[in-house]
Amino acid sequence: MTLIEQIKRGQFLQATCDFSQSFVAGEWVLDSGVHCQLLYRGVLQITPRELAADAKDIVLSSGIHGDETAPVELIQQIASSVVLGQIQPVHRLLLIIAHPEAINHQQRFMVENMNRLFQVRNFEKNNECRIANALQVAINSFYGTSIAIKPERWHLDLHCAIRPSQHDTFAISPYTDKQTRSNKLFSFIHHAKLDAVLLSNTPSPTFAWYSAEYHGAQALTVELGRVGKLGQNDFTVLAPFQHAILQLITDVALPIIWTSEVEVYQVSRTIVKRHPEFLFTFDDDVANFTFFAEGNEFAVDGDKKYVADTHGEAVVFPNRHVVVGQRAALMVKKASLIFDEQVRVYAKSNPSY
Ligand SMILES: O=C(O)CCC(=O)N[C@@H](CCC(=O)O)C(=O)O
Ligand SMILES: [Zn+2]
Repeated sequence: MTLIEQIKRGQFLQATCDFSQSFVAGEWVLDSGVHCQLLYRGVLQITPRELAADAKDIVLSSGIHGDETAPVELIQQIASSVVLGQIQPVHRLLLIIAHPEAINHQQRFMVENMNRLFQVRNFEKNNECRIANALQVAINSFYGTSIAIKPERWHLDLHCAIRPSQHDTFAISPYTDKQTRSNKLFSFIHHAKLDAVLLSNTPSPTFAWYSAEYHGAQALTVELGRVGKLGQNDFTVLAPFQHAILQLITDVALPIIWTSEVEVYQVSRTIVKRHPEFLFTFDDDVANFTFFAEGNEFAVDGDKKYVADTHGEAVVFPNRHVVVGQRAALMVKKASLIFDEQVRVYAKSNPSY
């Protein structure tokens, strides 16, 4: 069976990870008129037969990190429902399973972290660089060839956390001066019942940031539970997210709403590893969002000691194993949102943590 035949049978994930077959691009049309295009290994573009003038261009990506498998299974489910005609998307979709080699090896990456390769086009020294470049081209082409009159661009890049977390599910809104924090996007966070959202304060080299910065997309990195083995993920905690994605794709009208049930954090600073002798003062199993009171030491980088600043800070994604020059942690503080009636949401720092 060819890769395309496998995908037509609803096996997007299996086809993507099957390296016994060489990749051949191709396209086909479903009975409903939905146009499917396999652009690269793991990159499937879906175009409904008719598009409303306000149709969205939605990128749903997974597998940027090979051991974060729940998102990969989610994209497989969506791709299969679409190609088997079980759901009718009303927006253009770009469904991505990014790094099948790392998925097959059950590793975060093979040579380097792909989610740090989206700032510029990369010199193609390894497979992560080649894939990141191909994804940049796919994104540029997808957003650049919109048929709708004034398309709304969305990108949800799905991940899982390495550590335990005080919030099982949360989103990171990348920093850009484009208007990429719409009330519709934040309503989606509410409807998907994500536990928290982090507002970045500086540009980052991530996939979601790429779409936000270069295409003005409503973009989020979304953390969906913890890393785990394919087929062993517990989807009960992800059910509201799964449901919200289906509503997004099929355009179920949902109220624009924001509630304080979603905890809001503002990134206060990014801790970059500057020295090979970098350590945290806490164990590797300490949960994301663990709070450090003002003045408490949380990391040592060569001669430099890091202490929590005024009113304290919480730590997210601490990773002492990153290469020198990369992010070793995000420090965050609680904040709240001003939910603007028009388009944007604004962060408001809380006077204390
Ligand atoms: O749990 C961890 O340490 C990492 C989970 C993960 O891959 N997170 C993303 C977040 C990207 C962002 O900051 O928007 C990453 O580190 O690439
Ligand atoms: Zn990840």
